[in-house]
Amino acid sequence: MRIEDYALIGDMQSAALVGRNGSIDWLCLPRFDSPSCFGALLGDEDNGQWWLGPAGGERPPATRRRYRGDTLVLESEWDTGTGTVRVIDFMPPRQANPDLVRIVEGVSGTVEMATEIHIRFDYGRIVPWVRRDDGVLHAVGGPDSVWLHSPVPLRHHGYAHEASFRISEGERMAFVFTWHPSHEPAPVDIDPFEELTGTETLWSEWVSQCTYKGPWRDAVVRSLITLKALTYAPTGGIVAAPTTSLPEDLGGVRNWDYRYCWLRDATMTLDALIDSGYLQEARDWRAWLLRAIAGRAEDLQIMYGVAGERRLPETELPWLAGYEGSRPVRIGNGAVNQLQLDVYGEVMNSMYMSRTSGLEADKRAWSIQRQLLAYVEAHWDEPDEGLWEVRGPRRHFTHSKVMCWVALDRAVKYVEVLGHEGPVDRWRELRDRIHAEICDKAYDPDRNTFTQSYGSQELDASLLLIPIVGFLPPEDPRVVGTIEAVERELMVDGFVLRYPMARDNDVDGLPGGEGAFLACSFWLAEALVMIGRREEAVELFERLLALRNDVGLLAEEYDPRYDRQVGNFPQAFSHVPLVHAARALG
Ligand SMILES: OC[C@H]1O[C@H](O[C@H]2O[C@H](CO)[C@@H](O)[C@H](O)[C@H]2O)[C@H](O)[C@@H](O)[C@@H]1O
Repeated sequence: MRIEDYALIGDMQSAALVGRNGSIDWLCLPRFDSPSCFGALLGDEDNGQWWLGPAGGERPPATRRRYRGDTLVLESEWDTGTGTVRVIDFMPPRQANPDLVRIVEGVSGTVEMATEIHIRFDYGRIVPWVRRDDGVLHAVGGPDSVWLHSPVPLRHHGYAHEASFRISEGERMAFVFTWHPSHEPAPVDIDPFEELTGTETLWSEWVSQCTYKGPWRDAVVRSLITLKALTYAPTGGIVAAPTTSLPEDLGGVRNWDYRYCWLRDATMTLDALIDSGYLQEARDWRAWLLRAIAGRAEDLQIMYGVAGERRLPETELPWLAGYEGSRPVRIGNGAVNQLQLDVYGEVMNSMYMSRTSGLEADKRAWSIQRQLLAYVEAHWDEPDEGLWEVRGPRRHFTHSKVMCWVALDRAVKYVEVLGHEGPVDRWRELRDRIHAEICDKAYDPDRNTFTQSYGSQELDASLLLIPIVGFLPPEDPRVVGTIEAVERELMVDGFVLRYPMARDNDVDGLPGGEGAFLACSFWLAEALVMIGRREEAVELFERLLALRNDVGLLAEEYDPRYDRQVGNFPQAFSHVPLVHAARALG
């Protein structure tokens, strides 16, 4: 199945991907970053899958599907020769245990249905021991167990369970799948129909707080719901995406685990939420941050686990074939140990934005921010791996330096605007020194453009952020020149690459190419409107909106070679700039 054939459901602690054909191919429990119990996405049904749909062997795609209003409750409908059936998939807000509910409703006529479930723990490796008892299937393997309440008897078939049944107009039946630690007694049953009402109410109430009033409201609200679904409710952490190893290059090696909290992706997510009236998420994330980074400033990492875990060792899972053969499948992320100086600017900017949007002051937060600033003062002039987390040699990336400027700029504003205490003259002086150095070393006067790193000839789409973060005003000829250079040199089929994907490109240190990076394309739309080219900005923005799948979701990239979404899915880094660009264009 294509990546865009999936829809997301989740309970703000984990999430599942539901295919157009009624197959759940991805679900990690109990947390986003736990091992999967349905992992067919990165292999096949024998790595875990739960299919439910009209019987007949073909597993056809749903005739239509949608979220129920502004919620994360998914509805898929199949019109068949004998009638229409609806399957409602959702994960209720977490109580004691994670539940996944599938309700089957007869819409008209009578439809023959079937289901097949392959439960596999530990990323498809553990075939559990299974017992059936009075309408309940209980699977156990190592630390994991699941209880499946089925309204129809399940037959054992190989290492799977299946059932066939009939549903007629007006009937409804529910399957409830509950994860549970295997050493504990059976979980308490839930009422799936009450949970459906509760889940819809929760999402609708959350959306009703949204202050966004501009155009493209449906796309913005769907993005905000998706971002909220990527927050980890117990701690306030935010994951970059709920998947690992969906390839940036189909069949290639650019497969990474995104089920962690990047300071960059999380602060950008917060900015979008804060701008849309959501302050509680900012409060929760700040509390998460203070716990996660507690300790010495020099030990700050660019990403953490959802509860602030620091060790995220990157390992490969050789038993998984990978999405369409894209191997290796990785868990953990080696970028955790990189130096990425931009994150200091992103944290300072986001904290400043939340304070000016009404978040109450916190003394501990300011004292930690001061430590971070001291780190920037000592290290801003070092080469780093940059926001693209390159696996090639460190460089003086222009974007990293610009974000160090942002860190100091917001520090100065904390003092000047918010009345905090700090060595403002020293910060101001360094801010201006960094500014001067960037304009001197990262600007190519012959081509009238900033470049990817000091002394390089290459371009980089992160340069589009120069006017957006306020480093230079949009009317500055160097800004206009840089935007035009990006349009000339980094656009493929109307979308923007992160950096040139040349044959001998040694910048990212990885073999293979990749698609257009969606965030960069949204940044271009925002930059274009800032320099007064609104019509072209709207055109690009609408072209980007057209890439969303049928339920409004975006992966990390779009590959024009195959006209397909690629990379992890759905990706916060794509939905955040969608929200910002809509606001800017509106
Ligand atoms: O391209 C190589 C790197 O790719 C991933 O990083 C990307 O995803 C991150 C999470 O959304 C994002 O913060 C970063 O800007 C992107 O480049 C991967 O996580 C890295 O391990 C890998 O080196």
